[in-house]
Amino acid sequence: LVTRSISTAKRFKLPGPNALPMVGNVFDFLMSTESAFYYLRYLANKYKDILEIKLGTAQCLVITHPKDVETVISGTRHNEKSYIYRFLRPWLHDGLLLSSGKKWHQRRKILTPTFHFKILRHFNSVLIEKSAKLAENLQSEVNCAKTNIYPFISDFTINSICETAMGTVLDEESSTVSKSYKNAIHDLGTHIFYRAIRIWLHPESIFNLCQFGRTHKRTLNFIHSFRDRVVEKRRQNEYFDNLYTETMTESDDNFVMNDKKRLAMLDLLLNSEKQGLIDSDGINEEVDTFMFEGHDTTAAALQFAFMLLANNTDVQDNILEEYYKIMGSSNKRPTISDLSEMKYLEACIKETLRLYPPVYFMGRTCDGPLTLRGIEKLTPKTIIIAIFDLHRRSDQFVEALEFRPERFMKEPTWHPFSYLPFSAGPRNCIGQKFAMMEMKLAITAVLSNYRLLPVTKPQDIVFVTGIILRTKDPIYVKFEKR
Ligand code: HEM
Repeated sequence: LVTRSISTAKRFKLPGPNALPMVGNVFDFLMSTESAFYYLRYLANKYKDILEIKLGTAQCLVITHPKDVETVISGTRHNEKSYIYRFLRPWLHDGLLLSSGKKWHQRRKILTPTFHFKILRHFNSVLIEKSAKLAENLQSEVNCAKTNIYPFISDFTINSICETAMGTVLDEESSTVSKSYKNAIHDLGTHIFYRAIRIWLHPESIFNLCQFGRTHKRTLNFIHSFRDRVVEKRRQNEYFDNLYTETMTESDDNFVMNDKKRLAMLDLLLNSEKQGLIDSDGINEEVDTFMFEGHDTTAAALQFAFMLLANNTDVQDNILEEYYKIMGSSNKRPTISDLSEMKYLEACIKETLRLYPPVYFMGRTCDGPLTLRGIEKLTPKTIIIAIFDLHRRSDQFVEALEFRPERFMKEPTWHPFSYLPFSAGPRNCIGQKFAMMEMKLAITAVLSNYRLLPVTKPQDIVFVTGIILRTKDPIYVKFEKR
């Protein structure tokens, strides 16, 4: 496979399931979201490294070899998101996740300062309060036989993104609506997958007419109205006072923060609107993008982290030992530099993201001939990077299916592109430092108050297909007061 050239022979077919004329493999995926998840895993395991699927007549390559992944994502050539993402478009429009070319570049430049470490320092104090609230809310669960942790965690992550990036505190009413918002995002993921595998639902005109399309529209309207509420609240807050206007890049160390100045990402966008760099539709699409990316991914990661910790009580002890060594026994609030010293905790989070990557696949458009490990002149329409399978490769990770945080305490023994929870290259996750900080604070706040005991075990988990890694049943943990 490695040395073959497609150019010389149409006779050479890439590995993959047999496809029917015109419809390709779409009927193979007409199954429950649960079966579809495992069918794709079965294919990735059977064909290894690279496999071809036909969605209608469009060729789609699924890749899991780190060298191929590096070829696709490390440069700017395949920066454009794939066809599959178009079903996210009515929701996220041309926000940072979906945009491309000049527009993406300009937006990334506007938004990068939001995650400058000096602003993260300010976000840190908001996140400490939110983590303390998470621990307080779990008080009611002590000694219950089992607790579905997701509602607690997603409340925490949604309030965190609203109060940091959006600079908006959810009032009681908004807070109730935010619960429906989280469910609506869940539903959207299911709708999008349902539509993606039914090619006859791809044209807008047909989709909008069917019952399913109408439900989808109502869900979208609801999500957008919640977004409007968040933006409006910030607009009313006289955002134009005390805005910081300095130009700042990720590497700019001379930036001096004045506490009175506004720090939220939404303020940056509203200020850019005044300068004519973005309009209100542009603001809306970025707020939708960050509200989704900024809460759902981290909530998924934290729920898997708590499940793994509950099943590994010795790891909880190690995390706390490290925590008290750094923090002492006083009630001092962890600073960013305290958090960055928590290497063992970081290793636990990294290992959680390896086994359970919330963004478990990515898609790119291929707009020209592509060469993958010696296979030349490939011209797929879409390339899918199967992060879930990449992270579980036994030739990259020793005891790949086991939870072994210690592997991240040593120099990596794996190829740099076999571990990509936040992607890599120019389109990597803009919020990764924020997410890491948020997860560290949430885990230490919960563990210093409670011992987590196992209810759901890793082997009980059944995944379903969605845009974020999801489980069929809730994940349960038992809480005991420390
Ligand atoms: C554990 C948590 C998170 C994980 C695992 C994660 C993972 C990822 C991945 C894999 C991508 C690349 C997606 C692709 O190319 O299709 C991405 C992009 C992105 N993420 Fe995250 N993310 C997390 C948290 C966050 C947070 C907290 C924010 C915002 C505060 C955020 C905002 C974004 C945005 C805006 C993009 C698009 C970047 C671009 O294309 O320039 N993410 N994330």
